[in-house]
Amino acid sequence: MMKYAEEGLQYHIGVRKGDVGKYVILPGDPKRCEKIAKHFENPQLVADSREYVTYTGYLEGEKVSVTSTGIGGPSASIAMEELVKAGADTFIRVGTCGGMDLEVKSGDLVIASGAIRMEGTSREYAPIEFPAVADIQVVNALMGAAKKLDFSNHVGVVQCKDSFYGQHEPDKMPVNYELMNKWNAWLRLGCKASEMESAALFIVASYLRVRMGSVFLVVANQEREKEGLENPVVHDTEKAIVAAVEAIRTLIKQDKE
Ligand SMILES: O=P(O)(O)O[C@H]1O[C@H](CO)[C@@H](O)[C@H]1O
Ligand SMILES: O=c1cc[nH]c(=O)[nH]1
Repeated sequence: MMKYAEEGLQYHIGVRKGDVGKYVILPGDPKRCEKIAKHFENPQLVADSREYVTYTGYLEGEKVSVTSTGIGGPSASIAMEELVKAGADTFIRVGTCGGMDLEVKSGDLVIASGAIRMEGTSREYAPIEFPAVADIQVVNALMGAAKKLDFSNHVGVVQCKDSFYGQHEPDKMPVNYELMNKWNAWLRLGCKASEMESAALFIVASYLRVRMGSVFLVVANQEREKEGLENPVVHDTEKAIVAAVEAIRTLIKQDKE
């Protein structure tokens, strides 16, 4: 067992049982936490440790939290493991992604139904044959929220990888033959977008028997760029945040029924 931290204090994220709610929103970027916490009632900063910033407040009378995961599967899996130890059981990642399918445009939302495991972390949890899938209740809540809010959205498989620049400059990499051939396969299979944490989080959630879903803002789409289609760069994650908060409200209400 972990003996690095004092009793009850989670080693990396710096929270104890009771500091977080059962429902936790997971952005990658720590600076997104405050923006998300503004949607809670009475938000309080409860921890700020490494890349992990945590606020706790209330929605629908229920304690809810936001914890940043940093970039990539290793730090995201640590956040989920320690949040579950602190009492969390339902997660929504609010991230940014790069569109892949030509219909996925800058500023749209993508809701992940599953994730391609082209990263390392999930392989240390489950054999590669095991699929990285989102929780169906969380996906339904996110789809309902996007519909209610009238946000343009796409539901489907996202691709996860460990190298951001392997996605954006694959031709420069010594393993370009693998990166480019696989990317073409993902496109032919209808993959919606590329990001970095959901595959690891879906697999860890399956193992720990907790609910996990993801919603992303599409920053831009490199495939649209290649085709000479309109492709502005969008950074405002507020729509993805609002959709996730609405989905958490739905889940809280459903769980009380
Ligand atoms: O905006 P966040 O949530 O960090 O998500 C995406 O942005 C980072 C890469 O720029 C990766 O973490 C990727 O998954
Ligand atoms: O293109 C992108 C944008 C955000 N995150 C990624 O991993 N890739």
